[in-house]
Amino acid sequence: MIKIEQLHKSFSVKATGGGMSLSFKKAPKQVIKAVQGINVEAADGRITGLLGPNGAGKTTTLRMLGGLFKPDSGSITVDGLPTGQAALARMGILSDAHGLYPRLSARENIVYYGRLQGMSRDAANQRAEQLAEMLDMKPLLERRTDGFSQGERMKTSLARALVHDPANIVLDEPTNGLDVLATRSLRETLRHLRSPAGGAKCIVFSTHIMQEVELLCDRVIIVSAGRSVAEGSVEELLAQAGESRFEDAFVKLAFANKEGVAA
Ligand SMILES: Nc1ncnc2c1ncn2[C@@H]1O[C@H](COP(=O)(O)OP(=O)(O)OP(=O)(O)O)[C@@H](O)[C@H]1O
Repeated sequence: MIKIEQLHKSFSVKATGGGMSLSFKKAPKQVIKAVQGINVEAADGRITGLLGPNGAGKTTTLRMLGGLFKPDSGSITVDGLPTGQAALARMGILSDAHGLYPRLSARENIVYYGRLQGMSRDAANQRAEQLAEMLDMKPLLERRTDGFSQGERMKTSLARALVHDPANIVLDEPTNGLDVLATRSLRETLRHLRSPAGGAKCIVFSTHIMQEVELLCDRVIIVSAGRSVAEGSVEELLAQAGESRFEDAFVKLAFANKEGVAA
């Protein structure tokens, strides 16, 4: 179970002030309010989707969940534990930068990560084989990941994230760059992991693809301009917006305060 309450995060970046300047004056700072009040409650045995347009704050939120950034304020707990080593050990995280070691085979990448999580070599190897079966990637196991296609990389990264059988699975835009077959196989995998037979995992993923949400999510949190602005099942969000198409409901709910959003 993952709980995020009133999360805030700003970045201070150098602004150019417009135009080219060769002066040595200190560049002015600009504050980017990336996350300004995001709440997420993701239950076990459920798939929860963070759906939002580009720049809404989804990745920043998931990075704070993964311990990469410290929030300015707000709280994050994973199975009741605050962010830290114990919480991290209860999560499998697939981030946008997959970061595989190119000189290692898929198996070595997976086993190495399992070892980092405290698994014995034998247990990690056994688990790598089990995951290769589940993710339909057995022929890839002994190949170096150098030269892997996007889909092959994603499968290896997902296996690596799942090696220690975490109760919570966090995926940032997992279908990015995947073809239709790889996307379908990922969906099937996530449905299995959500089911009692797959361990009733708590799954959180971010996306801007409406179809993914409609096909997979039990609960959707619409994120816009750094805030969670609406939440519920797809049916509940349709009813809330008074629309019959999910895309129309999303636009209405995500951009409620913006003028000039064309149909
Ligand atoms: N390290 C950073 N430094 C400065 N600004 C950042 C940083 N990371 C994110 N931002 C800014 O924070 C805002 C939210 O970015 P974020 O990547 O979280 O959005 P997102 O919802 O994941 O978008 P997308 O769907 O485009 O990936 C954006 O305006 C982005 O430019």
